[in-house]
Amino acid sequence: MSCYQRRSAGPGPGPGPGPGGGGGALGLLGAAGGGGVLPKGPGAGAGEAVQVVVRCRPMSGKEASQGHTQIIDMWPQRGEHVARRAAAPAHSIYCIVHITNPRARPGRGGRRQEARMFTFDSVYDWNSKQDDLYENTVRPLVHSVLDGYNGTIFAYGQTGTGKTYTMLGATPAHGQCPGGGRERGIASKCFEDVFRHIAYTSERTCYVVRASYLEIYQEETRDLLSPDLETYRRPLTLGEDAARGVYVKGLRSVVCKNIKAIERVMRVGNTNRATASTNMNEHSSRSHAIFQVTIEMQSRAGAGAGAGRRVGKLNLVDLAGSERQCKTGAMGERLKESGKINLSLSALGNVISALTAADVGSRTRSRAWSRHIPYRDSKLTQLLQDSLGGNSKAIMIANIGPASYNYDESLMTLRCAGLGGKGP
Ligand SMILES: Nc1ncnc2c1ncn2[C@@H]1O[C@H](COP(=O)(O)OP(=O)(O)OP(=O)(O)O)[C@@H](O)[C@H]1O
Repeated sequence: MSCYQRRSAGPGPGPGPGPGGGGGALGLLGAAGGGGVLPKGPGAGAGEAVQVVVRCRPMSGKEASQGHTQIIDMWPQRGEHVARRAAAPAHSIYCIVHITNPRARPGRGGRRQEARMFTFDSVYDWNSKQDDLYENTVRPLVHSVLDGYNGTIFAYGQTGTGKTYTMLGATPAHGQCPGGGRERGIASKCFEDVFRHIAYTSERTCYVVRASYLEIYQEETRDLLSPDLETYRRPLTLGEDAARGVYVKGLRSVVCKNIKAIERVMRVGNTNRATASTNMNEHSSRSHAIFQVTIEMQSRAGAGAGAGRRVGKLNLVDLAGSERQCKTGAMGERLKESGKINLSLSALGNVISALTAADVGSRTRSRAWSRHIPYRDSKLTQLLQDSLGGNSKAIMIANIGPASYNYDESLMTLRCAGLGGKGP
């Protein structure tokens, strides 16, 4: 598996956001400057701890009928684009996303302004299946959790781009659990992998799997497994101790013995999840939802001696929509809500950028790079502190839509997630 590395490929320019660049809500490009990698994760190749992949959903029937054009092109096979054009060695080239500005006019800025190219380790186009994403990108992270490390999968992007679809599957309406069938989301596939592994290895190892489901809404933490609305409305506070690190006081945790049990927990949480409508999507999610799976493993051989105990944690994070406030028509309470969403998304971006810079510094042995990681700037980053950096691994799935009316948001998502460059 390859790593989060910002580098130019083929016809693109060198590092930097390029014309009109600059980070959006996540701002992954912002603080760190040129190319870099995050700390090495378990079982990973050199320099990989946060891997950023892009997924573009298909054009919807409504978008097509309204006459919106497709502005995204993708080359999911490494090097395909450049190899076709310049006979470059395919292995040296990263996957490419190409976005065309529907407002560009010939003569104003010329062809170079019309299209921009971004490079990533993996990209998944509208034909991609959940299985492709799971097998090629997610599975190694789940296996590192089963080795006792922490792993986090983020679904990021504008509302309506497929974050919930990617996480939960083809039944994205909130309150529904990932069902069976081929288009189950990656959450369900993770659970399946975990319990399959447990079944294969339970002769040698004892396991306890616990699940919690929490939501961060306007910087307040709520338990999505609360028994009633009143309890759910009561925000929970964060605590910190040496044994647990940062934790949510009073958060429910359910022991799950099989895949049905863990999916039931997710279903309960989904029905409780706060949703609010915006002008862009009736079921717009305005909160960050974190499904936490903690796996305690104890080797049967070492049980008496207290040896051979490991704990791995998997966080599945469905981030709130990253859209611009003016387009959603946010006013009043909704505007305040959007401000807090942007705050936590930019805090997440700053943490990732700082980790990137710190890692670059440690590789170059420059003392100036031993820097502060701003985990405490938001509840989201505080809570995920033990799963970002160090030996942990993370995957950021940046979701975009293909239609012309979403150009600004898609461009922002791509800029936040990778290296911007001019079109060839
Ligand atoms: N890869 C895909 N293939 C087919 N349909 C998709 C895909 N991704 C998303 N969709 C469809 O696009 C629509 C929007 O997806 P979804 O609800 O997952 O967006 P979202 O980003 O989670 O939005 P919100 O932030 O409002 O929750 C849904 O109808 C979903 O079924």
